[in-house]
Amino acid sequence: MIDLKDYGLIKDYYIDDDMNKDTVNSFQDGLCRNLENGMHKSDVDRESHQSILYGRVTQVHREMYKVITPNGECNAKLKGSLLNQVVSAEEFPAVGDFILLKYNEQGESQILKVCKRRSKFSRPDYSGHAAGYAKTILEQVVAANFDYVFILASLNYDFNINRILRYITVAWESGGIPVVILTKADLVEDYSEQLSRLKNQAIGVDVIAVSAVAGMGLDQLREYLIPGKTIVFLGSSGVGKSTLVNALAGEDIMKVNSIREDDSKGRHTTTHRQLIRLDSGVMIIDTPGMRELGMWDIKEGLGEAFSDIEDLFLQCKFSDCTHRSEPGCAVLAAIEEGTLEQKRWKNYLQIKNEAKYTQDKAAYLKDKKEFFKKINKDAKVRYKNGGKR
Ligand SMILES: Nc1nc2c(ncn2[C@@H]2O[C@H](COP(=O)(O)OP(=O)(O)OP(=O)(O)O)[C@@H](O)[C@H]2O)c(=O)[nH]1
Ligand SMILES: [Zn+2]
Repeated sequence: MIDLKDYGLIKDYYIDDDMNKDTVNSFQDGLCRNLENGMHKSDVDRESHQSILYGRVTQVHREMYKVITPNGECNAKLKGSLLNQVVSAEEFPAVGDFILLKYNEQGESQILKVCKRRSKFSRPDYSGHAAGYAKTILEQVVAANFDYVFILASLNYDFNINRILRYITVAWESGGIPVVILTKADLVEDYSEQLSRLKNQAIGVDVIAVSAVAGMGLDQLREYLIPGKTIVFLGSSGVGKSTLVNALAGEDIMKVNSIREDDSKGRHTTTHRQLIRLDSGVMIIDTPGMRELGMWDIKEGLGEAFSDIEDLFLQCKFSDCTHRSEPGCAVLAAIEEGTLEQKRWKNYLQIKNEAKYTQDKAAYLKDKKEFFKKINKDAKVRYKNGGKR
């Protein structure tokens, strides 16, 4: 049996301001009793095969949520009447959300209620935005109810204090506690200056240098690795998020993307948002949405960091040069001459690719919104017909 407490569902989480307190208390009592006695599948009401449980969202898919409950993990959908009430994307369940669920042993469970969030990362979703409809800019929550925000930045490449400070601001606003983790310490001989410069500016925030590969500094993270606590990982692609998660887990639970040699295709990172529970009881949220929060910084700084490359583009013979094989391409010429390092060019392409992924994501979200609009309509029809279609 999975103890719900392991998933951070301690009593405090159950109280939700706009829920009837008596209902909450009776749910709570029932649930706590069940937890104490050890709730098993056999406790589920035999006739309806359904019971009301609390759960936590571990994955968000296009139309389905993965939820952890005292009865184990299950698939769930939003209850029709809840869909009816949902007025903004913000109210859709997000990874890390605590929810009230009608558990169905034999099939799909239904999400009845999303509990109030203690902390959250969201970003504006402009997918429904059109001129004159400013109100349609939706807030999309990408992670909820986390305790710590691990901000990862690598020591060996593109160390940028201002970017880290911006991350810290975003983290404080989210309701989580930021911790800055400088990665790949094994690749830098002396990082004491970077460390002290950052510490002077990141006031009140722990700054820790680590190497997940060499196992350096990981013990300094121990005070944050508390069973029942949830940590969100933030940082640009390639800084070593997955590698650190694996090191903390003591096993390879995340795919590590080695820098791709072939630049022609985008990398396929998972599109599933997820919450993982380590054996230690620490929970980690790693979602593509979170990566995008990092993205948005990369995009901003891309021209700045690679201005030499973007200057070259202006010198290409064709204005629509793809810099692959065209005659008169200034990029290819610079690589040939050795004034532009091949590695640096690949790096640029890789980061550019991720920026593209963000744009694709907007299309994906638009689809999703239309999808919900459709079921919303269906739900309304059903409501009018007394539950029938
Ligand atoms: N030398 C060294 N290399 C590291 C360290 N941590 C990660 N790397 C390497 O950096 C590369 C990227 O690591 P990942 O863990 O995939 O980075 P990520 O932040 O998860 O990247 P995305 O999945 O793209 O967001 C891999 O080649 C890792 O082996 C470290 O501490 N030292
Ligand atoms: Zn070119």
